[in-house]
Amino acid sequence: MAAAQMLLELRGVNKHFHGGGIFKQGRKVQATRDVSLSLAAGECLGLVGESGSGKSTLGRIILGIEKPEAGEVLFQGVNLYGKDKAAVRNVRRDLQVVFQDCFSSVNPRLTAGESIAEPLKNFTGLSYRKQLRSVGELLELVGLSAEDAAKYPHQFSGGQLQRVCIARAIALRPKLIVLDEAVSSLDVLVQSQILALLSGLRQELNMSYVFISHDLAAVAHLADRLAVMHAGGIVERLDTMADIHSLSHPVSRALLAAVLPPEPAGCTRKQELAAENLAAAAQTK
Ligand SMILES: Nc1ncnc2c1ncn2[C@@H]1O[C@H](COP(=O)(O)OP(=O)(O)OP(=O)(O)O)[C@@H](O)[C@H]1O
Repeated sequence: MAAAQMLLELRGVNKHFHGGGIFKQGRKVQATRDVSLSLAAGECLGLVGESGSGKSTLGRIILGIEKPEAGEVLFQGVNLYGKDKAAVRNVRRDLQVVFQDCFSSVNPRLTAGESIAEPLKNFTGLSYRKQLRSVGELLELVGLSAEDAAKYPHQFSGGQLQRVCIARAIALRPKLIVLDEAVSSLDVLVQSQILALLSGLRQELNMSYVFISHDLAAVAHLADRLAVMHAGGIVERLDTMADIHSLSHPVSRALLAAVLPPEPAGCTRKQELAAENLAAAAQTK
């Protein structure tokens, strides 16, 4: 039987940068190294790794905004860096992003409503009236109220503004959202609220996520599968987050250790509890 078409497929993706330096010769940095991965419709792939391992570069490559030197990126079967520009334009609206820093990803001079309406204006033929109604519905979908449309970014808390950014990202009902450290700058309580929101929206709107994070605990809440990056390459994969404690690569172990609190000698119960919580998070999505 032929394999079903994946929503996203990366084959042998390579990207390097020149590090700069005073003589402009700079060291070559291999930001992604022969990366291949795939994602089915409705799935969430967690992409973890230490700082500088290439996660955000890979995220930009997936979004079609950072051309790799080698390899292919197929989204809904369309090569995002291929020659068929019309086909690329057609699928681009199904690909959205939410970044870590919500304050710098919105225009401070636009109201929340105007920001959320931008993709509707650019990609749909909706009348102004219908755009307004759609903005109100989107705000309610992310747990804000339609009246919040009139507020400016500085009038929201970080968590509320991240909800606005999520509303903008889902405005066109995309098939895939790249969440690049989307909860990292929020405090723990707000983080778990936004993770719950993302989890609910994913089911309601049947979306897929690539969830980029250095925080394995946050990833365990949302992801179905895991890829661990190191020095531009994928060094370990999990097909189910229930196996999170079987991670064995030193980088994976370090990321796992980072979410377990340090223990005084001879006392392991707190660590056991943290491990149980992590496993529970991976199972109760
Ligand atoms: N535009 C660029 N020019 C030069 N080097 C770059 C550029 N973008 C990324 N790099 C380098 O590529 C490597 C991977 O960076 P990337 O931002 O993808 O890592 P990351 O895993 O997302 O890190 P972080 O978690 O700190 O954001 C790093 O060494 C980085 O310095």
